[in-house]
Amino acid sequence: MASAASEEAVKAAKVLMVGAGGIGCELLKTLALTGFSDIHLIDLDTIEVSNLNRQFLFRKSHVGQSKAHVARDAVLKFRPKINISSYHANVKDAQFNVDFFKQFNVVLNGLDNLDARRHVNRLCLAAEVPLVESGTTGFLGQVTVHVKGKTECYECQPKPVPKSYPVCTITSTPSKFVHCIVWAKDLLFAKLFGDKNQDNDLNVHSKDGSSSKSDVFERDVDEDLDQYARRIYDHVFGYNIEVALDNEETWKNRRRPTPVYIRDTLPEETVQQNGTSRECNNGHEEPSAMASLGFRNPQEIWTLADNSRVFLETLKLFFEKRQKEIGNLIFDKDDQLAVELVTSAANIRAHSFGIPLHSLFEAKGVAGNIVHAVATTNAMIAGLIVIEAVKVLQGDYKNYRMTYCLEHAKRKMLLMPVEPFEPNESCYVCSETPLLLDVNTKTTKLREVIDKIIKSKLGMNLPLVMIGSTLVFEDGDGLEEDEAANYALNLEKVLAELPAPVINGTKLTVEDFQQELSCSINIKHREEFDEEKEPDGMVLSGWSAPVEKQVTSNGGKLAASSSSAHDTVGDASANPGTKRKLDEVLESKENCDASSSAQVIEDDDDTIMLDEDPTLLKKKRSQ
Ligand SMILES: Nc1ncnc2c1ncn2[C@@H]1O[C@H](COP(=O)(O)OP(=O)(O)OP(=O)(O)O)[C@@H](O)[C@H]1O
Ligand SMILES: [Zn+2]
Repeated sequence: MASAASEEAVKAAKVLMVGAGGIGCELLKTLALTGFSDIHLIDLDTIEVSNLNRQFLFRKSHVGQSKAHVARDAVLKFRPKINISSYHANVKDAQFNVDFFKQFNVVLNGLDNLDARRHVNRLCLAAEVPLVESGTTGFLGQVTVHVKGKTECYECQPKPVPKSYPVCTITSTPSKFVHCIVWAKDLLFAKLFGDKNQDNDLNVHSKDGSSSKSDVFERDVDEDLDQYARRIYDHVFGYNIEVALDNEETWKNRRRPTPVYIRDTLPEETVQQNGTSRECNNGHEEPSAMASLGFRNPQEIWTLADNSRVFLETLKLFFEKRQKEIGNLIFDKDDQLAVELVTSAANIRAHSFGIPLHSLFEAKGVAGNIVHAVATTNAMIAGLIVIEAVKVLQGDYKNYRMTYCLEHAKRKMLLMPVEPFEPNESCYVCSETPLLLDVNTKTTKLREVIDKIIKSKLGMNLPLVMIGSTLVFEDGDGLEEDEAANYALNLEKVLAELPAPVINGTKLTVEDFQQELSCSINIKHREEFDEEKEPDGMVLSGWSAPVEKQVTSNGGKLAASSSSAHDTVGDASANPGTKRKLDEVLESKENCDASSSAQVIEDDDDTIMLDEDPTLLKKKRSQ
């Protein structure tokens, strides 16, 4: 039973909820039923059919409408007297500034990406509003409490490195289905339909005798589509495997792969057989090889021949129906034709390497790094958010808990509460620790520092850069024309040639006004960087950075993307006395002679894992 004091606190509270998805729907309902009567809700998205199985405030008729508005209306139906203000907007928009945040007693996150979580964390710190943060992945989940000065902030803990695969495993020696998926998605798909100028580690050898072309993926103007599809098939699944087999050393202790040629997999078939049935894709629906070939069940595992049919058909459909997009496509798990191509290509490759084949449903899960959401986990997490929110509203900081929802049959434990940690003194977000940047000041342009370090690593949106009292860069609208032109010039200058030269020992001040975040970066000039280990040609230290998502599409040079990085937290070393780590962090180095590694995007993996007996966890009581 709630005490009178907590009822009072709930009634008087003004709360901000960010995210109206799986957790958000549950949370809004639970808040309303708990007695909260002034709730503001932000979500940028619209409702999709795939949300309906668990985001129970939404119905089929709402598909395409704003999540925030529909969620509000649905809850007002059973709690008409409360006040819910909904915003169909990005929480990073300028309207949601520090003053906006200051009006709330607590902020509750039901987000699905690191970028937005970091942004909200900063605004909460600046506005001095407590944050209750959450995440779920399937049966796992957690709720954490972040109160400025009392507990760690969301960014105090480093994030774990996502699962990574050595490039050579992907390009030459796959041993698991996921390796074939990464190859099909990040290398083959990217090569066929992505940006042609991108670096790509796809190990294709161009001179197979049947073509004198320098880029085998180029389609001749007069090349028949079916011929082209078959040529690509033979090249990547046949000829290239033959070439790989020539390297005897590689196969000494490994099973040798089998080259696969279309003449063997589909000996009798001609172009027309695929062509005739394709007519059922009558232009009204999204092109789909499954539809045109009459395959209905995505959970069925196709034979090698069927995978080959799907592969040829998807290639043809891309060229016939989606020609305009070729050159700009990025794999998307919701793009049916892309998933069909990746599934079939991964399966044909898997066959070559003696790896079991998988259904499109399973392949899509692997390719999209999908862990199917569990409505019950979301509901439990939402309940825990409200419990912590009530404690926060009462200032009951001694009882704040970080609660982890674990599937741990042996310990017969589902929820594991842990006392919050103190703020990390070296966190650049909630403390004032300066950072250190190793960089070659004579060759690195200001643009690179801003893109790779300030925006990507430090997560600033609209940064300003000062060297001493000289402003060398500012972002955002409202700049005078000459200022903007001046900053644009500075961006292209190397650090040592800026109006206030950046050399060894210089201190940079970087600020983001929207996030009210400011930090100093001490510069250390360094000439040599390890291309593999330090691909940015710069090293930021002095704080343990959250993980970058890295994809294979840029090959050995690994591209970083900060847009929606991993959301897990963990690293035993970062916080003595505790062990927080994500299950299966890094794939072991596998027997590989190449030193570069490729990484797989792990989207929406929003949980933190504890791996110690909770009774052994050393308490670090926050002040
Ligand atoms: N920057 C942002 N501003 C506002 N809302 C955001 C932002 N980033 C993410 N969200 C919202 O957070 C919610 C997260 O919910 P959830 O994890 O259930 O995602 P989903 O997109 O609904 O589901 P799924 O990804 O599983 O299809 C989404 O509704 C999403 O629109
Ligand atoms: Zn911090």
